Amino acid sequence: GPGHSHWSYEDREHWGVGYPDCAGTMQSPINIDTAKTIFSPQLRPIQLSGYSLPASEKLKLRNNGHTVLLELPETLAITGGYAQQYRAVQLHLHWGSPSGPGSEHTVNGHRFAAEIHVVHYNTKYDSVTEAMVYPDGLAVLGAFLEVGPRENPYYQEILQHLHKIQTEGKEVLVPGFNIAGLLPANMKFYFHYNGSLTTPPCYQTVKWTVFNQTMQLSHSQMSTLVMNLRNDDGKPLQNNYRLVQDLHRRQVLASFQ
Ligand SMILES: NS(=O)(=O)c1c(F)c(F)c(SCCc2ccc(C(=O)O)cc2)c(F)c1NC1CCCCCCC1
Ligand SMILES: [Zn+2]
Repeated sequence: GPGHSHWSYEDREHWGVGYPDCAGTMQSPINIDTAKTIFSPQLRPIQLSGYSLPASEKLKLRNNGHTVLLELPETLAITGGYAQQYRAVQLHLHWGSPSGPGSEHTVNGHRFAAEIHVVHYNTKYDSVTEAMVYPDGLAVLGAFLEVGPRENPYYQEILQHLHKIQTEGKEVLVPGFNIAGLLPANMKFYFHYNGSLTTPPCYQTVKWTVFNQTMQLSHSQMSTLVMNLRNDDGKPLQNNYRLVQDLHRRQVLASFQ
């Protein structure tokens, strides 16, 4: 977009120079210190609607040089757990490398193998471009990915196409599926806090939900995610996570004790 001076994860310590919000006091990701979270029984289970898409619906899957992102139709909506209604924009992933994990948020200093973000915008605004500059503009649902014993059929709907979009800028159409399968079955237990985009321009306009239950992928699926994509320098697209940011005066709420 306009004024997009190029940024990379290598120079993440200098993002604040070109993008002042990146040096703000409500930045993401954060470490979630579970001893300091506030139990908030008023936090209702997250409810989704329209997330189950027929295979006839084709979705764009793109390597944008920073992540792999799946564009989502606005018919997908968050209908519970947030005070206002939010509609889906896209989902994308953050991961590590063969030598280490790459989630963005950490829990008690533990970094998970990877993390999914499903990005939504507040429907009181006309578009994500308008919404993303308002404090209640965006809602991102985050979940941690770990290696487990079984292949995850929902993540396979995305991972099976990565070899077709290895270079930056490539995209492919993938058949629709139940996008909710990418998120935990139990959407009652989560952390909630006010933060930001974890990429420049780092706008402090995201109401974050980070689920307590993690997703499991097979070892070979995690390897497919970590090994397939290249960035715009042609180097492996790996470790595309921002370091955790200071909480400052913020509190992290928990929907469970
Ligand atoms: N964790 S996050 O949500 O902050 C985030 C990242 F960390 C990200 F790294 C990204 S990718 C970098 C921004 C970008 C670049 C190209 C394109 C494209 O070709 O369509 C799209 C986006 C990325 F896309 C997002 N999410 C986007 C943030 C930029 C625009 C605001 C609304 C969509 C969410
Ligand atoms: Zn993200």
